[in-house]
Amino acid sequence: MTATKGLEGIVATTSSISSIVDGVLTYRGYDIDDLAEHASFEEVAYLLWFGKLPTADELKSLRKSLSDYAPIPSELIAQIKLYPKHISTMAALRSAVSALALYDEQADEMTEAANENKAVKLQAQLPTIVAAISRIRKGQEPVAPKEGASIAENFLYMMTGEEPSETAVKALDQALVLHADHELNASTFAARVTVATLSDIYSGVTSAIGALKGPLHGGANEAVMKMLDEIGTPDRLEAAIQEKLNNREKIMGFGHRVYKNGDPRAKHLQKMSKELGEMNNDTRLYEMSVKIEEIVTGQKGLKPNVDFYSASVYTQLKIDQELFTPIFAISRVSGWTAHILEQLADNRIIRPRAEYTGPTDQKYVSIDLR
Ligand SMILES: CC(=O)SCCNC(=O)CCNC(=O)[C@H](O)C(C)(C)COP(=O)(O)OP(=O)(O)OC[C@H]1O[C@@H](n2cnc3c(N)ncnc32)[C@H](O)[C@@H]1OP(=O)(O)O
Ligand SMILES: O=C([O-])CC(=O)C(=O)O
Repeated sequence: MTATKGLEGIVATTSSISSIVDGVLTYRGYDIDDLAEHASFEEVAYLLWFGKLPTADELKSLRKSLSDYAPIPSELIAQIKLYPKHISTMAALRSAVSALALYDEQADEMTEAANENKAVKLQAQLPTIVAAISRIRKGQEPVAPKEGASIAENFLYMMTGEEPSETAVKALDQALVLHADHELNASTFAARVTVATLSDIYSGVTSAIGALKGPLHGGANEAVMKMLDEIGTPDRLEAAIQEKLNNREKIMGFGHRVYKNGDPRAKHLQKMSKELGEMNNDTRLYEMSVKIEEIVTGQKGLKPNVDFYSASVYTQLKIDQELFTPIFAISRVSGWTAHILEQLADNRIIRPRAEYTGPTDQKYVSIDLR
């Protein structure tokens, strides 16, 4: 038995949800470029769960279910108010999603229909939870979801209590489409491992949120913004990045386990970042990001991943840094739950082996002789 560090290159399951072949990402066979251009996030969620694009009636019915399920239990809001203020929003989200299961009588029901229903519920309720966490941390009351609004519109509305602009809704919707699924990434793998024990879907999503939180995965988008803030002004950029590279520090938002020649989602986020900057008459963040890309790609050959330009996109949409990774979760929960449904449809417990590297032939020594 020989272990492969980080399971690089190991094919651990079959899946018909998304694929990455020669740098091209597809959801259920549809190129991400095509979906980013034309599909709404709700259509994409339907596609991931049910394997086909919805008809107009199917989409209408999904939108209604998402809207009906969007309110969260008042007991959960009361709990969130008790969370300490110093914890990260991802820690709060992880706890809140785990607690959400306590208020769902269907939580442990393992039929396919019950799990599909819970997938829709989780998708509907994650945005409400994230917006509530954000407002409560600022000492504000949560805003109830707006009936009939899309996930993107509703999230922006619940975050501020104000009607978002059409531009902001469109940009966030496209970002959600781009983040929805990504084959066997770390958080999706965590979700599949959890439910493969026949544990429930809430446990699977809670595991996934825990995995997404780390800065090597979804947490990188927040780390990118921290780096841009630390650098502050374009005149300091070159020296600051060079220093990081000289110190062999990782530049957040660059590199990827699977893409070695560039992430196909980054160009969409880069374009969005540029357009939002031009619209706001302030392209500073976009220009700084482009300059960082020039330096890092030039010197290390590393390309930006999905997290890099999303940082400047979200900031230009006036979204707080601490919500960047939770927004990733709002999108990726569609993929996580699609993978959970796929795992459960043909389940086998996931239990690989470890190559033992510790001492052998040890003899027990009584405590007084150690
Ligand atoms: C949604 C997502 O999860 S996308 C990824 C988000 N994460 C980040 O942006 C964090 C920064 N990036 C990274 O840490 C890595 O590139 C990962 C975690 C994405 C991929 O990790 P791995 O596949 O294990 O790549 P690995 O760490 O082996 O990198 C190969 C080499 O490139 C270097 N490298 C990789 N990423 C970076 C980076 N962002 N900055 C500087 N150097 C890097 C490594 O140090 C390593 O160099 P070495 O061979 O001299 O030791
Ligand atoms: O696939 C990965 O390793 C990371 C990820 O989730 C993504 O890029 O969207």
